[in-house]
Amino acid sequence: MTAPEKAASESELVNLEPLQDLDRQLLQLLLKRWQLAQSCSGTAIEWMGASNAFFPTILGETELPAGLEEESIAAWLRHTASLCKHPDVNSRVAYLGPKFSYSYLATTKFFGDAAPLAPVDTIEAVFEAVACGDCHAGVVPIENSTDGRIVDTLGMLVKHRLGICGEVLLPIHHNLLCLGGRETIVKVCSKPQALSQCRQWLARHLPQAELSAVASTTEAARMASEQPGVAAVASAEAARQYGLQVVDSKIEDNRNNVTRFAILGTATPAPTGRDKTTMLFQVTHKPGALADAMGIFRDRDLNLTWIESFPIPGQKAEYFFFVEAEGHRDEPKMRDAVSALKQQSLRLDVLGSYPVGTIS
Ligand SMILES: O=C(O)C(=O)C[C@]1(C(=O)O)C=C[C@@H](O)C=C1
Repeated sequence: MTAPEKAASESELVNLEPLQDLDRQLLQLLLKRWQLAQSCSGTAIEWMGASNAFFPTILGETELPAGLEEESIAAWLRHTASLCKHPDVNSRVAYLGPKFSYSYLATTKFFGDAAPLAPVDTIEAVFEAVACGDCHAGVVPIENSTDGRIVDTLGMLVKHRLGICGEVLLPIHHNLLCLGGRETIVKVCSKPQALSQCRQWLARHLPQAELSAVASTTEAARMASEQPGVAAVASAEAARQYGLQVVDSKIEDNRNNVTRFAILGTATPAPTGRDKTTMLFQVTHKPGALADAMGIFRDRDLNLTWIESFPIPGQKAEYFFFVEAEGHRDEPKMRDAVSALKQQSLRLDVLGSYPVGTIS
């Protein structure tokens, strides 16, 4: 090393000191946050739900310099929050795996990447893991902006009567992944919802390829990594995990493709001022019954954000209805609406009230 080079590297080291001081302060702040967390009650779902609802507020108060992405800062805040909760071995979160599925990405978006996770093979298995107490929470896709409802999830909500205590909105950008180039592809595997969200693109660019439905997008990536000629529609993270080439990116037909995931569990999040309530009900099969039920929300000025019908198994032309409305079940207007709906329903499950999810 020449003398000027040595001097330059020494002065760089001297300049590191203020940064190292800041790192020390950050560590002290982290320990302080961790200590506070140890003395607070509440479950991981309540914690992370309330923190996630608060992050956009503090991000909105702070002007970030160019080059510092809001999403990266939000991820850093989530990671800090997930580090600072009780290290409870029973507090695993079940999701549709393997790792790097969109459900995994949604799970870490809600719980941070320090949460203990339990990947399972099907949406039904997520419900079962929570219902039997093996996991304290589960994450399942509930609807997609291109394709609508996720039928497996709605069927399980009808069957299991598990609560919803949070939601995550995840923008979905699909990729075509395989070992070789596009010309080698004879078969494209993915979860049916993912294939459907790219159906126009696939028809245009790979009209000859066979489309094959598998349990999850990451399962498709795993298969593509073992068989030349087989491609997967999956996340960019799955491509890295399985050593696959991203042949084409952003192949979803709708550029605003967003999937909404529900957080399943028994937590009861407190009102935050920006909440919604999800309900499942069945009314008598007679003219005007559904209109009367909807009138309950109109009369109380409660804004509906989702309505979906689901055929009742074994009963011809009879339906369950899922409804979401802005507001928390502990607020007088919503409490009043729930009690009015109960009087008009053959079955009413209030699945939960929780903070409204945000895209960022
Ligand atoms: O297969 C995955 O990666 C999933 O997490 C499931 C799922 C879904 O069923 O909707 C989630 C998000 C996308 O919409 C596509 C697939």
